[in-house]
Amino acid sequence: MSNTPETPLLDQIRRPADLKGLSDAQLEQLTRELRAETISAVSVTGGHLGAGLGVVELTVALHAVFDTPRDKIIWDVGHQCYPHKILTERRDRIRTLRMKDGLSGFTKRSESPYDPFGAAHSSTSISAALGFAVARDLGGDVPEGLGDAIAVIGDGSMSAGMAYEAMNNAGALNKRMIVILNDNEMSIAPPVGAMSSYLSRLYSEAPLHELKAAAKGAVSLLPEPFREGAKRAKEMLKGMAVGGTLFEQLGFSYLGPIDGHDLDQLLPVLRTVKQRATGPILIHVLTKKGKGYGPAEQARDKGHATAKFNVVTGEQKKAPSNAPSYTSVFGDSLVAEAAADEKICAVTAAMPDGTGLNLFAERYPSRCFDVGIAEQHGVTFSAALAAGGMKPFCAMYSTFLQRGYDQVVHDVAIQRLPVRFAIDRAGLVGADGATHAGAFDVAFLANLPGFVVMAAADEAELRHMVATAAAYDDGPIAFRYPRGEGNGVEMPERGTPLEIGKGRIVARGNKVALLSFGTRLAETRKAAETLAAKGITPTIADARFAKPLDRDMILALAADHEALITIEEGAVGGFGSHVAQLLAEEGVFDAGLKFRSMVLPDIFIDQASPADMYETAGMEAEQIAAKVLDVLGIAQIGAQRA
Ligand SMILES: Cc1ncc(C[n+]2csc(CCOP(=O)(O)OP(=O)(O)O)c2C)c(N)n1
Ligand SMILES: CC(=O)[C@@H](O)[C@H](O)COP(=O)(O)O
Ligand SMILES: [Mg+2]
Repeated sequence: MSNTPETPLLDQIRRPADLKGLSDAQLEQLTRELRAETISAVSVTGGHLGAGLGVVELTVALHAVFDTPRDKIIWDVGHQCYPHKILTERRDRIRTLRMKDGLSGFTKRSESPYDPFGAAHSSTSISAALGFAVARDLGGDVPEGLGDAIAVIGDGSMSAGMAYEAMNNAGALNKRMIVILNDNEMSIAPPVGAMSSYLSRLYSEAPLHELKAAAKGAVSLLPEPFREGAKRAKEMLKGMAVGGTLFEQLGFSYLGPIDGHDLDQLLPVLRTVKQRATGPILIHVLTKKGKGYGPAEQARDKGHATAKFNVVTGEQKKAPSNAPSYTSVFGDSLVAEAAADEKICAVTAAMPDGTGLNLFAERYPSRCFDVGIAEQHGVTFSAALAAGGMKPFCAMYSTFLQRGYDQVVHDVAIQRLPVRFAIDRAGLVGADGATHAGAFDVAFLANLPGFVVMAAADEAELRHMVATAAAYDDGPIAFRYPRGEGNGVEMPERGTPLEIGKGRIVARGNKVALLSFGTRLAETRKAAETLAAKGITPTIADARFAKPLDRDMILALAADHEALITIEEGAVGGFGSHVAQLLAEEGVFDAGLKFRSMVLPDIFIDQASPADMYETAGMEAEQIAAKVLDVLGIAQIGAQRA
């Protein structure tokens, strides 16, 4: 393969097989080009930058040594996979990352055979790799074949129970499989927990004299590529010198730590492992999140996620904001409530900034708990905090709360413990796509006996709901709100607790009642403006509660109108289903009410802007208006999908 300045190596690489002819020096050059291409691509798309930059060398080394797609590389979370996508037949579309009809920002089976297992939620990769290894050994059959199974998991993702469940199983099954622990000493925020400290100790606190001795004595025992000198041997032997690692106790061979930016270490280790591994093996690789791009390396989050940016200056191109984000309103409101009540405490699962709890942590550090990526534990921990007389706010994204569902049922709901669930990123979130959509929480919470479930229609309502939750001590209570900015409404200084189970009439009209649950209220109002031009004046109501329902208000709306339409940013089974149940039980349908329920459709909607995604869902203002015309039997010209 030629290598001139005019023809960069990367331009000659379409698929991983093209790496096979490259020398180690050429692979080194390729890492530089791949890093530059990753930075350039993310500068025009925005997205997860730091994690990918940290695994550029690892990506090249893995693809140079292993034979994908036969060998399965499973990137945990998948937010670090952009360099992998560039090397696996997707470079021509890399500048469509996270856009409508573009490449996903995560690994996705339907996108490429080089993505053998999709992800976006963390800590699934070791389970997946073990599954592939067992399928291989049982004679499983897939078009690409089944070779080695390699999980690449970050130190942050190593805080989740699933990773240990998988290692526990893998150690016992003793199948050949490879786990690469990509340790950059970062999660989204600085990593937390005893496991993180343990990993640091594996390479920072090992007594040097012992290491030297171990290295000296055992060099000859090392596999060929490791005999290059005592320094490298020392690196390999630290695990042994400190008396065996946790991973070894679990049945894995432990190799490392090695410098994950040094191909001279990565390539021989991977080649040897490929040649000789028999059972499960863990390679501990040290990397730097954001590596090779100054603005990312220097950023507090190491460039974890970024808007589009200027490559030269690193300046991000953020749209000006017109209103506070829901997240910050939650954070500020909780701080205000906590000032008045020292029992209030807060729990986040590795998302202090994303949930706004960073504000709370700054003010009340002893009452704020980042439990790491451990939603299940976070929920049960909150349950016991409540049982112990505290007032815990368990702040999680809707999509990640899914992981703690049994704990919500078993530890919180059945025991009727007053855990306050602050559910951020409710509804469709945009560029993160289907994996991060907050589509199901209303359905999976409102069916639980004794749960109170609220949705904020705007940021002022959110403030009131935080106050409501703080004041409510009779059992579990949840409130949901979306990603992004509020509507710019006037904000009350402090929240006022709402009456449990009471909605509000926003505008009185006739014929049709639009009953909104959550922030679709703004679109509903817009729809009403469109309808006004056609002589239709709907009644608009904000339900506030999916549970308990405001029975009186809903039955009155049903009695006073020809049609009732519910609107919510959630899947079927949620608010609208509960309203339908009430109406059916009360015999309202027998009296001829026309009822429709606008919910997210029964599909997973791929990434796009939130507005685009809601258009796909049929829930934008024009589509709400069209639904009204349809239910009233009024003909429409150029009817919208609804
Ligand atoms: C179950 C779950 N909880 C939370 C998240 C949000 N999240 C995405 S990446 C990340 C940090 C992961 O850290 P690490 O595995 O060390 O990878 P790094 O970004 O450092 O490369 C978190 C908390 C998630 N994707 N899945
Ligand atoms: C990869 C991951 O799960 C997070 O980084 C997520 O993308 C954060 O989403 P927000 O941008 O909504 O905080
Ligand atoms: Mg990390």
